[in-house]
Formats: sequence, C-alpha cells, structure tokens
Amino acid sequence: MPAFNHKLYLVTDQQACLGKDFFKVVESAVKGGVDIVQIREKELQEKDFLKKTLQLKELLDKYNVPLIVNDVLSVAMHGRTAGIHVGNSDLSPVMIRMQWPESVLGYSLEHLDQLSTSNAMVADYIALSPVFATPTKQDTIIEWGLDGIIKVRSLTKYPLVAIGNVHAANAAAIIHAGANCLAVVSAICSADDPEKAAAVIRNEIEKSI
Ligand SMILES: Cc1ncc(COP(=O)(O)OP(=O)(O)O)c(N)n1
Ligand SMILES: Cc1ncsc1CCOP(=O)(O)O
Ligand SMILES: [Mg+2]
Repeated sequence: MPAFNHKLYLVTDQQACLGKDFFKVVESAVKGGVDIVQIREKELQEKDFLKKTLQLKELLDKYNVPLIVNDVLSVAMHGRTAGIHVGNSDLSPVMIRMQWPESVLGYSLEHLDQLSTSNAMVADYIALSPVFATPTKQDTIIEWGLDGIIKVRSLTKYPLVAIGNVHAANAAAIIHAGANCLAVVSAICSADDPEKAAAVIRNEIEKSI
C-alpha cells in the first residue's frame, strides 16, 4: 500500500471553473498548495476522458503532483496515472486491487457499516463522502459532519479524506476532528484566484496539524 501523506486534494470539475481555463485553474491550485489532483469528468466519453487525463498528467508531472482518475479504470491505467477513486456504485476496490495492485486507491465511505468491509480495507485512503452536503454532488446519502469524522477516526487508522463543502472557514475544524486531508472542488475551482484560494486552505491545514 503506497503511503498517502497528502493534505490538500483538488477534485476537478470543468463546470465549477466557471469559464476559466481548466488547466490554468489546476496549475494555479498546485502553485497554491494542492498536493494531489483527481480528474472527475462525468460527461466525457472514454476517449476524450483519456485525452484530457494525459494532458493533465503532463502538466502535473512538472510539479511532481500525482493524478488520480475518478471512476474509470481503463483511463486511470492507460493514462499511467497514480491511481483511481471509486464509490459504492463503481467497480469495487477489491476488483481494482486485483487488476492494479500498485495503484493509489481511494474509496468513498457513505455509511459506517462500509468501514469494516474488504472494499475499505484494500483502499489507501477513505473519503468521508460527503462531510457536509454540497450542491456540487447531490446524489449523496448522509452528511458525516464533524461528529462523523470523530467517530470514524476512533475506529480506523486509515488516512481520512474529507470532501463536501470544504472551504477555508471549516478547514481547521475538519482537521481537528481527525481528517488527514481535505478534498475540494468549488472553493478552489470557482474562486476568482484559485492559487490564493488553495494557499489559504493549505495554510489553515498547516496551522491545524
Ligand atoms: C476524494 C473523493 N471523495 C469522494 C468522491 C466521491 O466518489 P463517488 O462516491 O464515487 O462519487 P462520484 O465522484 O463518482 O460522483 C470522490 N470522487 N473523490
Ligand atoms: C465529488 C464529491 N464527492 C462527495 S462530495 C463531492 C463534491 C464536493 O464538491 P465541493 O467541494 O464543491 O463541495
Ligand atoms: Mg464514483
């Protein structure tokens, strides 16, 4: 299992960039302190998803920042990315681990019962999904809240990634509750200045650990 020591995780969303250039948004976010990126494309066909992934990987390689692919194993593997993030409606982490043992593998935890499953156990990090309700992803089940983070933290040593309405004002509280890493879409992608937005959140994280 590769160590997962990342602290600020950008999950991309073309729409959330509000017309700004996608690659410039990601590059600015990295300059501001993002240390891992997930490409999340729900609309693209596989060929175009792979093309965009390869382009983004070329950019991120210059900064030595790993790229994770959302949902699609073929894109993650053909793109020679670092890994894949899946949830409970996707190819299972157990199946992915068999096909791609060395991947960085993220798994969305949407219910406490899922924590003791083999899908959680083969993952490199567990995402508390969502920690707070968010307009960016509305097909969610519960919100974990700070109490949920504290509960899961008490039950596992796995790296915990918090996602869902994470921003500068709640970053410190989420880290204090026990999350290791904050995953952000709109607070960075939709910001007028994504570099500054990332830097402010990163600073909150650094002050809180
Ligand atoms: C870091 C991170 N955490 C959670 C998710 C959500 O994954 P999933 O539940 O599979 O939902 P979709 O992203 O596929 O809509 C994520 N992508 N990244
Ligand atoms: C992809 C995803 N998975 C759980 S919540 C979410 C979206 C988070 O978006 P935002 O940071 O804009 O609230
Ligand atoms: Mg998914």
